[in-house]
Amino acid sequence: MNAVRLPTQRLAARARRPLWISCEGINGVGKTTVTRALAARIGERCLLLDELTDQGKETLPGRVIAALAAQGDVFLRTGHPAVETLALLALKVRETERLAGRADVPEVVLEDRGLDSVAVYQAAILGAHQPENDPRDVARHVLATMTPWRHSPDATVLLSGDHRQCTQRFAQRIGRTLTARDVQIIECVDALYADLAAAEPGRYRVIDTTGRPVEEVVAEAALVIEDVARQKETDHAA
Ligand SMILES: Nc1ncnc2c1ncn2[C@@H]1O[C@H](COP(=O)(O)OP(=O)(O)OP(=O)(O)O)[C@@H](O)[C@H]1O
Ligand SMILES: Cc1cn([C@H]2C[C@H](O)[C@@H](COP(=O)(O)O)O2)c(=O)[nH]c1=O
Repeated sequence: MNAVRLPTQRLAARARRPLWISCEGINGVGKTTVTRALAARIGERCLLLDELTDQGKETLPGRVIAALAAQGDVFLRTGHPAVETLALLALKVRETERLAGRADVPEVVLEDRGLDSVAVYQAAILGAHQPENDPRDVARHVLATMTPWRHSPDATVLLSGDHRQCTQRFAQRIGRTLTARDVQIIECVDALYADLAAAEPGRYRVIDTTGRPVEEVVAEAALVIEDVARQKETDHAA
């Protein structure tokens, strides 16, 4: 396993906040697999933030997610999308507040699904309730609303892939058949990610996973992190 080569000086000490990399993409594209492999490569300098849906049932996020998933929908939907969006955003703010309160600030934070996930999924879900609003505007609005509360990540690794294959893997993992409407949401999410990535090419790094083994995807993502870390050092020195 190749280590990720980061500058030798503590990144967090110099910048006062960790190098923050979020990993995004549609269901089943490989985010969890890739972020876990990257965290293992970076080692103890890295804190891996599990996605909200992977947090312990006894935690506050776990309890909120359980409530939002209680109706058995594959998405976090109970019929009140605006409230659900605000609840999910509040959990993401809580995550950063808790991190800021830690004595041992990590050098690198690797986030499996960040704010962009909330923006695109909730925009797609809200779109079904409010056809008069363009989901692209809603996604941008959600992100803009969060500006006073949370920094943008230093980089967002967007894993793209064949959505049929990803959806199949997702359906297999959860042991369910997705409805045509579920698939429509995933397609909408895919397009919304592409739209955000095009609007912010400096932050988004798109990695196409189609037909590529996990190791190759991880190696490319590791290069992105090295590049962003170097860039941060250069900016800091300037
Ligand atoms: N590049 C790849 N090629 C083949 N299979 C892959 C690849 N990446 C991940 N997988 C497999 O696809 C499945 C889904 O991967 P993973 O859980 O990492 O995706 P995810 O994006 O985190 O999904 P979700 O959004 O549902 O949490 C896993 O079984 C994983 O082993
Ligand atoms: C952030 C967020 C997520 N969702 C959906 C997207 C997925 O279907 C699940 C997350 O689980 P997975 O393990 O990543 O597949 O929740 C949502 O509906 N709304 C959101 O804001």
